[in-house]
Amino acid sequence: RWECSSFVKTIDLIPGPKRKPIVGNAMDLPKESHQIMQTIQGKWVKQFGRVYRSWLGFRTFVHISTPMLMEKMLTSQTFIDKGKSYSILRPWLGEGLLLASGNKWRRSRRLLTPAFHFQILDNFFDVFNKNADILCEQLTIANTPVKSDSVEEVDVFPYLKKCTLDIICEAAMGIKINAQLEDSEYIRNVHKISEIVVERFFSFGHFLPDWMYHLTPKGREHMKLLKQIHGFTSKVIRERKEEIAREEIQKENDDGAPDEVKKRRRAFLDLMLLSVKDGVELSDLDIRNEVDTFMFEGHDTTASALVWFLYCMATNSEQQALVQEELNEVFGDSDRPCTMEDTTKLKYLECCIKESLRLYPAVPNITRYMSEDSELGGYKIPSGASVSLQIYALHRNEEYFPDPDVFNPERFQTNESIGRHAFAFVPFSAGPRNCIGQRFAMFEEKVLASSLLRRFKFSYDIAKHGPPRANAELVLRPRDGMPLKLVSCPRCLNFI
Ligand code: HEM
Repeated sequence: RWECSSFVKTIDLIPGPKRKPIVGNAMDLPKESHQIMQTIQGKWVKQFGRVYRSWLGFRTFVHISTPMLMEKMLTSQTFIDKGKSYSILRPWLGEGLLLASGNKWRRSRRLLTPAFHFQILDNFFDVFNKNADILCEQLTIANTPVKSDSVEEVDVFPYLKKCTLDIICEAAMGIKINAQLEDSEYIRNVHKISEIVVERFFSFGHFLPDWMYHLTPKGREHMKLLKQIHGFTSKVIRERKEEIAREEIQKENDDGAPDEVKKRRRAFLDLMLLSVKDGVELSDLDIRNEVDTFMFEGHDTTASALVWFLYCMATNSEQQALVQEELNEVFGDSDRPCTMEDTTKLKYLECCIKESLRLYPAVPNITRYMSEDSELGGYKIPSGASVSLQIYALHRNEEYFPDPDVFNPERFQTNESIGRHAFAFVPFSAGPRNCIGQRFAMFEEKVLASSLLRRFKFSYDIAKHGPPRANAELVLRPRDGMPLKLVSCPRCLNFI
């Protein structure tokens, strides 16, 4: 009966790999995790076109990768709800901004948008710089030979992840975890739960309802970690609430807040707590969901973007030298921190970051749930389908990016980008449901990237390792880490 339903018949009018009974196209996917994305966003796009469908069991996906179709989906006010595949994040993130739908999402988005205003982001520059310094110190230590053994390479990825976790902890919750310097149970739990969620995503567990999954050994571990992570965030929220209440009393008694309170940088959590005091209705659970969402969205993404940026620099020495020349013009010999004003001058660095995000988008695809019938590329899309917006395939569309696999930052110089379709490059998505942390992320990337390139020259031994394998998990990550050679350069001009 299912085979003959109008839903299946309508979907099967769209080109795509031949569907097998029950499993759909699940068995057509390669076993090697890094080849799955190459199949879905490479081979099948070439074979079936830039609108095609696939089946994972009884679940269908319509994959799109042209700027026009992206624009239609991303600017829609109707199709703002996420696809069903996001539901495995729900036990962790609840109805936080990433997963919320309808009016709940609209309300949260309105409430949280002011937290990403330039003036507020400016306050986070010292967090970025302080952690960038620790990162450079840690890499220097890792790169220092013990006795006479020379250090050949350093896998930079774990260092970047810890650094971005420290930054987001301070920005989202206002607390210092020091993951770069010491072991932290909370950070271990966040890593572990991300791993378990990815494992579930690619396994049969994905199709089980939460209550059933939580009866399996992995599911029980998932529950245990959730309890600890939620317990930690709730405790931080409680403590910040008490602190804000204490500050208020101090303000009333002292007729004005003490200087250190006035100057205090406000974490995203504080801004939410202050709006509750001003009468906005937000329960403790709402606040916890938002904090957990920032923690989830705000670290793996930026670490992934940075690791691919470093890879692009390490394999393109000419462009690396140009970035270092620009850094030298802006900073000279000084080791002063990078300010918001500096970031506006680092135009070539920005082009390189964008070009690395084009080739290796940290979020390689997003999905939307079709709540009503629609049309895409001449095909009817029935309500109930999920549309997969293939950012990776879009960014390698040669119609918009000639020689798409070549790293060429000049594409993002103003004169080169004039006339290019606005939806041909969307690493942060676009439209009403775009990444709320986009500016925060770009500032963070620029501070970390500039600090690293002011101190080191990077290279990658392609003959030894071959091109890195990119796994599309929650983010696009290098499957086997990122072993880079680092040469300290107190004055980067030495290398030009
Ligand atoms: C290079 C870094 C980043 C990239 C590439 C990135 C990319 C994205 C993308 C593509 C989406 C849309 C997801 C979807 O529609 O399914 C998104 C949403 C989101 N991002 Fe980011 N992101 C980055 C960093 C950050 C940071 C640092 C934060 C927080 C401080 C953040 C917070 C969020 C949130 C809360 C959403 C959900 C927005 C909504 O649905 O209204 N992101 N991000």
